[in-house]
Amino acid sequence: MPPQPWPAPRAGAPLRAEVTVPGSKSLTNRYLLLAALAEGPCVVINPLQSRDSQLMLAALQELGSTVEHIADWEGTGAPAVRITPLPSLTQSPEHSAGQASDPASGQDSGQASDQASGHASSEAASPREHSIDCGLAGTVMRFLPAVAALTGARVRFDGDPAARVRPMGPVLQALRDLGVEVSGAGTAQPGDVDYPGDADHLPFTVHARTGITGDAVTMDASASSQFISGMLLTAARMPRGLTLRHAGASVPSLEHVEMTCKVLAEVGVEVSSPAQHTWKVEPGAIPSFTVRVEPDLSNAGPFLCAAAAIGGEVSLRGWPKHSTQIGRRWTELLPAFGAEVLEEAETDSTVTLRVRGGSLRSPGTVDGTAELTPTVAALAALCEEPTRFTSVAHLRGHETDRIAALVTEIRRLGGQAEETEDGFTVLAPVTHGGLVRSYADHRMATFGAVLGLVIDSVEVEDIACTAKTMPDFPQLWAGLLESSSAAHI
Ligand SMILES: O=C(O)C1=C[C@@H](OP(=O)(O)O)[C@@H](O)[C@H](O)C1
Ligand SMILES: C=C(OP(=O)(O)O)C(=O)O
Repeated sequence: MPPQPWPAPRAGAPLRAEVTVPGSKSLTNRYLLLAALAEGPCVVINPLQSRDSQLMLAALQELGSTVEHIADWEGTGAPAVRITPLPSLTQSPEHSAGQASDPASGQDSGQASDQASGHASSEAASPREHSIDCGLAGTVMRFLPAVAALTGARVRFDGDPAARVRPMGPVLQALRDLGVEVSGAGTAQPGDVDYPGDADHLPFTVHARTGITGDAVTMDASASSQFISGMLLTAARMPRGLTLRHAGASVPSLEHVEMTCKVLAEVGVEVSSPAQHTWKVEPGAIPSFTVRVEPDLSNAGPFLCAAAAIGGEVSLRGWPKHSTQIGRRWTELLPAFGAEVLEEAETDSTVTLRVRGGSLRSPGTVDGTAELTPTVAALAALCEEPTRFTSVAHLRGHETDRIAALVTEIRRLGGQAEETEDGFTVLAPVTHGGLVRSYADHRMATFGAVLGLVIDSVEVEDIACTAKTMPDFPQLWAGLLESSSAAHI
């Protein structure tokens, strides 16, 4: 029996709460991946602990990294994770020729050693085989194929049914262009539900029999910025580095590519952008590093929007003064919807962000809101005036087709909305409660939670899907309301 829908709590009065959100998904999964490519063990402090980061850790372990969870990093109270690099990349060819061990089976294999120099030996008698579950995580399915290619092993990727329709083609073609064998289909049958039946979606198998032989690729990343990030993150460990050029319509969510470049530079990788839409990563070792993950500013969104939607004040400590996260845009988006945003000095690098609800109003148009869109759409669906969402066509390839999902769910609750060429328009606000469907999409579930603060009797299907990036969402949301009611006593 499917679990009961989650009754979204209705706020009876203006909010007054201080919230803390877990670490950033995008930063956590970048640091975890880079730790596996580094010269020695690395420590990631305050990592996100959610389905997407667990899938990343499990995949790196499958490829041979070890992972140690630390409950309290050096008495700071912060959790951390220590990762050892992939053995197939750290063994020197001289040392390990013919004796590299298979991390999965404990069997010997001669392949990994040669791969350290980017040239795998010809196929060993029994090539190592690995299997990676991507779940529904874009950062796993788009970032790890290039890592898999570095190991020289045969690595099969698959994921949730909804993951099998997410675009993958440009990453797989880029790997093919660099000399890597990529085969599609795996064990899925054309008759399977959601099986697209080609070699450009999950499931697929990556096998770099002769290593990565190229050093330049051109790809169309208009369907996802993750295609670019996925190649750049691994590029320093490719034999000659990588020059990557985007050719096509605009790159969505360029902020995430900036984040990739900033993170690479932070851990000592030489990365530049010699021309517009071109990035160059120099080959080289990645020194061991210790980093701290910022709070997830996208996941802060529903909590901050709660104040804008119902009134009162929600504050969030530890807001980074400078961040590459797209969620930094809340400081402009929330005032555009009528809320007041105040920054209070905290430390050299952080402020306390206070959001005070004013009178909710639409800015008319919001552009390129990328992964923030479902949360912004909840505010838009509570405004009397229409809101146009532009430059978000690529949301059709997110956890679900978010354009179709948002339009459908807004209409289901009595609002008016329509799809447009590059996004959608919310024409009239929701008028009544009902069941909000999640489509296995964490941000559709939190979209329903924001609406439920204001509208009676909203229920959210499959609230558990918020575990993708925020396993404690229901508790954190309840805490938002409990501390607010305590403040009113
Ligand atoms: O690199 C990343 O960490 C992400 C990039 C973006 O992907 P798209 O460019 O596909 O939107 C974003 O939506 C996703 O949530 C995370
Ligand atoms: C698009 C998202 O996720 P993913 O990393 O799976 O692409 C998201 O979190 O909104």
